[in-house]
This record gives sequence, structure tokens and C-alpha cells, in this order.
Amino acid sequence: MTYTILVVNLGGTSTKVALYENDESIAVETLRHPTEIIMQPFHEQIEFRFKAIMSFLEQCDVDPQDIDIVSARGGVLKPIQGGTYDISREMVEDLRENRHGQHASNMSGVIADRFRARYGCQAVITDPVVVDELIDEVRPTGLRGIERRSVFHALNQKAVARKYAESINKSYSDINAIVCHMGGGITVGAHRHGKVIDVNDGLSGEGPMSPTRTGSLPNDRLARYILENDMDYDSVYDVLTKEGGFISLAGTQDAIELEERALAGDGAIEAIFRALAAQVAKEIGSRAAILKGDVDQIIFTGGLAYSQYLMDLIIPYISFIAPVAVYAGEAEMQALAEGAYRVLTGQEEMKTYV
Ligand SMILES: Nc1ncnc2c1ncn2[C@@H]1O[C@H](COP(=O)(O)OP(=O)(O)O)[C@@H](O)[C@H]1O
Ligand SMILES: CCCC(=O)OP(=O)(O)O
Repeated sequence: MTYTILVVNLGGTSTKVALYENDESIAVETLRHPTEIIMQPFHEQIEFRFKAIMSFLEQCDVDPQDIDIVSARGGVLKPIQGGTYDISREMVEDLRENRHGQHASNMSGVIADRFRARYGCQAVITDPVVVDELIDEVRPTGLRGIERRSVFHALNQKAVARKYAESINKSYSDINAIVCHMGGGITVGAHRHGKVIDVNDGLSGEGPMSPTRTGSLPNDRLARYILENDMDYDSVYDVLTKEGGFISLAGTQDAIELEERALAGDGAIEAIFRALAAQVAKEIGSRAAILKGDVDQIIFTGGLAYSQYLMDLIIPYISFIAPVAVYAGEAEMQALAEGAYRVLTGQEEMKTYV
């Protein structure tokens, strides 16, 4: 039996959509959205992104009724184990209401649910951004009532770590790796024998700046900034997660354009890339410490890893820790298709989100 799988992966800056027959890709497209679109509230972006997915199907000459399952990137939910989950009513409500945090990936599950309602297929998510395998000692902060969370590019970090392990004929659970995903947000995970034991929370202003995120800020300066600008929670969240980093410093998240400007001699943009490289390197050093220096490989991935200019700025800081591999872009679409295929074929049990 051949299953037709529609994969939808909404990121901070892009909508990635693909069609699979079983676990074989037959068409894939990445739509990169202009800054004015990604700055809109998520509920206002859904229609635009849904239409983009429908026109992809039209271009592929595929009748939506022929889709067996939509496999969506999981969003900010309750902390859960990795795996493939049915998109339950409770999950859709958590995602639509942004109950556990806001991120573009929340829209993937909502769109998959809408597609299921219209065309009567199944709908699942795999390895959402809230996969939580943190060790106890990295959870506390120095303030009672505030604990750290695990919110990161779980799907892609695990997919590329597995890919690397396979390339050296090992299994993911045999290796220790630091995986640095550089997309709209940047997260750096310490992978110890198949578990991500520490990672910066990509939505809490932890870690390096990124195309759309501020990264860590001095706490007292942030408190003053909020008070001086009379900001409510949602505005602060937007500044930290959608309007920070390249957008705040250079007015766009488009790293291709910014790299061209830096290479053409724009000193201000060059300085931003240098600062980003130093911040990414410091985050990697922190993960090396939590792995007690036992690091087999550092792996870079995400859209920004295509930038040789940025990689050349980062690598000299961190090459003393371990060898470096670069898997630019992402392996998320394949990982999402495989997650759906495994449950369709009974190789893995579908999990239930409650
Ligand atoms: N070829 C490239 N060179 C440099 N930067 C790139 C390239 N392709 C994409 N990017 C940048 O990568 C970032 C998006 O990465 P991606 O992993 O697609 O993010 P997301 O899934 O979070 O939307 C954007 O800032 C984009 O400009
Ligand atoms: C929420 C962590 C994942 C993340 O930051 O994704 P994007 O880079 O797609 O925004």
C-alpha cells in the first residue's frame, strides 16, 4: 500500500511543505516570507500560510482528498517525550490559544487539523519543540518560581544527530554531540547518548541572538526597558522572539541580504555577524562544559549554516572542542514524513497528547 503524506513545517521565517509517497519525497518547497508577514500575530498569518500550502498542492496536481495523513511540525505544548502524536482536540486548543507559549510552529498543528476537517485524513505531529530530556541540575534558576524549560529545534537537532551517527556507522545513542540549529531562532543542544540534556530555550530570551530573537539580555537593563517603554507581556514577548536580533539591529531577518552587505564592506552589518558568531561560540562552549568535555562532534544546521561567511567567523572559536560537521538547511521534512510513516505502518505506536 502506498500512503500519500503531506508534510507542513511552519517556522519563524518560512513555510516548508512537501509531499511524500511512503517515506520517499516527491515534491518539496520552501516559501520564505517577508518580514512584514512574519511580524503579524499568528492567527492573522494562518490564512496566508494555509493558502500557500493549498497552492503547492495545486502546482503538484494533487487532489487534497488523496492525502492520507498530514504530518505537522509540533509547536509549543506541555513538556512531552519525543515521538508521533495524534493531533487531539486538546492539542489544537493549546496551540491555537498559545497556552504554553507562542511560536510559528503552533500554526502547523492548527493547519493540519483544518486540513483533516476539510478532507477527512489523519493528522499528526512528531518531536515537537517541547521535547524535554533536560537533566535535573540545568532546570533551576536563581529565582524561586522560575524554572528553565526545554524549547528548541528538537525535530531537526535529533534528525541531523542521527544522520551524523549513521554516517560513521554508529547509532544516535552511542555518541555525544553538540548540535547548533541556526534558523529564525538559534538553539544549541548537548546530546548525550541520544538525550538532549541541556539546551537554550529558543523562546525565552536565552542563548545567542538570531535573525528574529534578542537572545540573552542583561536582566536589569531589560526590566528598565520594559518600564520605560510601558510594555505589556505580549509586546515584550514579541520583542524577544519576533522583533529581536537581525530585525532589531538591521531591520530584516534576511541573512542572505545582510551577508551581501557585510561582504560589500558595510562595517555595521559586519559587526553584527561578528557578535553573533561570538555568542554562538559561547553557547557551544557552555554545552561542552555540561558534557564535561566529552564531545565527539559539533554539528551545525539550519538556514544560517549555509552562510560560509558566518561559519568562518564561528569555527575558529570552537574547533578546539571537537571536529565540526555542517548540515545546512534541515532534515525536518524527512523526519516528519518518517514519523507519520512509522505510525501508519504500525512500526511505532501513535502517542496521545492529554
Ligand atoms: N543560503 C543562505 N545563506 C545565508 N542565510 C540563509 C540562507 N538560506 C536561508 N538563510 C537564512 O536562514 C534563516 C532561516 O533559517 P531556517 O532554518 O529556514 O529558519 P526557520 O525554519 O526558523 O524559518 C533566515 O535568516 C534566512 O535568511
Ligand atoms: C521554538 C524553538 C524553535 C525555533 O526557534 O524555531 P524557528 O527557528 O523556526 O523560529
